[in-house]
Amino acid sequence: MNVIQTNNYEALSQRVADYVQELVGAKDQPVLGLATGSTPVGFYEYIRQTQPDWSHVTTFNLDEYVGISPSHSQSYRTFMEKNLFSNISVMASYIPDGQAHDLTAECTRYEQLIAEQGQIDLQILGLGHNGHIGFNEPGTSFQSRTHIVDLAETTRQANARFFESIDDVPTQAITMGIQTIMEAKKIVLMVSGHDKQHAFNRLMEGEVDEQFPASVLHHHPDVTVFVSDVG
Ligand SMILES: O=P(O)(O)OC[C@H]1O[C@](O)(CO)[C@@H](O)[C@@H]1O
Repeated sequence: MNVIQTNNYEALSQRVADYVQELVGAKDQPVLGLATGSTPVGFYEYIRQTQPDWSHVTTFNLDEYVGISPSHSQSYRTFMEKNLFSNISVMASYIPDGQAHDLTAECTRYEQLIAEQGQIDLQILGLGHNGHIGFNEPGTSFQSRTHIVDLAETTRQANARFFESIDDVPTQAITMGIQTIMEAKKIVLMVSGHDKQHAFNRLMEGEVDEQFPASVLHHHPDVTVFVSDVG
């Protein structure tokens, strides 16, 4: 696990954008795994500003809420449109369908879509306060593939700031599984802010435990952690 400390959030966002762009520029048909949440917002902003050619890029998002429409203001489809796709054209972008009639079939379909691409070249992750990656909450099997999750109450509270009230925060999501994430060739984990200090320190302790999902990354051969402002 390679850890890169940066001076501030802006520097972190630029470093990640440069890292991603280097890979995108070097491959014929790169496949990126993308994340939502507040941490990657600056990275997307930097990509929008620099306007790289991503017309050969295929993207897969980690997760989507269950039960809200793609056009809902807080859906992850809306997040991605606002932060990236409205300004940057990609070859194809995939996000789980949280309104699918058969959610289990949707999870299978999403895994098949990824498999058809061969492999995700680079997966971007944020870090939840409880160590979640994607929406894989503590206790999720390291063997898990794309699945439906009941969101932890703490996660719903953390995300309530984006909704009118906590009651509006969905209780479930579809997320890539931990095994799905671990099959990416490269992984970038972005960690920023004092509120992530505890989670970051726990990750750095190095103990691998299903009760702290991000710890599985110690078993991946190519992880870069970009960090700012956790001290
Ligand atoms: O970047 P944030 O907003 O701190 O969120 C961290 C993680 O939590 C989630 O937003 C889910 O709650 C993930 O999508 C993200 O990676």
